[in-house]
Amino acid sequence: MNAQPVRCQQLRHVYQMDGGQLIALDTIDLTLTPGSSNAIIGPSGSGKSTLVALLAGLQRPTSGRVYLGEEEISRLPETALLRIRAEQVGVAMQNPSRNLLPYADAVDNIRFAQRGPRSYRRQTQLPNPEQLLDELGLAPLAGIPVDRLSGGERQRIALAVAAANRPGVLIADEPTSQLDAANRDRVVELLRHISTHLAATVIAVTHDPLVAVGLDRTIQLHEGRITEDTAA
Ligand SMILES: Nc1ncnc2c1ncn2[C@@H]1O[C@H](COP(=O)(O)OP(=O)(O)OP(=O)(O)O)[C@@H](O)[C@H]1O
Repeated sequence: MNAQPVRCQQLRHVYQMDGGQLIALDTIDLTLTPGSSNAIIGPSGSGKSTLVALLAGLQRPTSGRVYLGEEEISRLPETALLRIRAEQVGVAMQNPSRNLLPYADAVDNIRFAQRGPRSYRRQTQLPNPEQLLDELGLAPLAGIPVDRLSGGERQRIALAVAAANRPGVLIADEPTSQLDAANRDRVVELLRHISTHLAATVIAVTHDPLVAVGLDRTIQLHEGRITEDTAA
């Protein structure tokens, strides 16, 4: 899969609640370059998770458009969206343990991620798990059950698993939140490596400015709007 540009236009997301409405995102216009690494940064509640969920097609916007490559995913019917998500979007959730089978090693975790939904037969060739780990500099961790790895190692394996289907877009939610400085730097290096060597457009949600400075571009959110957008 080649890197996909990710675009959104006039994106707005409103949560309906008992007491009324909450505008989580308002008028977001963004184009992410294919194969770039991007940080979404901002205080708690500023809309980071909502934005990446919309960009990944995990949630539908209240209004506005989201494109992966040429496809407007915000309009697709559920089955077509499921296929796009499975083939083109890799997601690493905040806690690496939530992304991994604990007793299996990295190779089996990647194989499991490659099984995908049963509802369709995939058209594209999937990478060999050992080769993928090797490409990402993770070969030494390949055969170790993930519950025996350190937190930093587990996070890097979780990112490799998110890359199992060679997605055009890889999303990482707070990939360094539980790590020390040395492990944070290794994760940032891996995110950059995934964007350049695996040709994925990487989007990392983070609270950590030191993660952001290691990536190509930083998009800062505040109260649902973009307040700063800087290239490294
Ligand atoms: N399912 C939901 N229902 C109602 N409100 C929600 C829902 N999810 C998020 N919100 C609200 O929308 C706003 C944006 O939330 P979001 O999780 O996108 O922010 P965030 O920047 O990712 O925050 P954090 O850093 O704390 O994870 C917040 O005010 C939050 O309380």
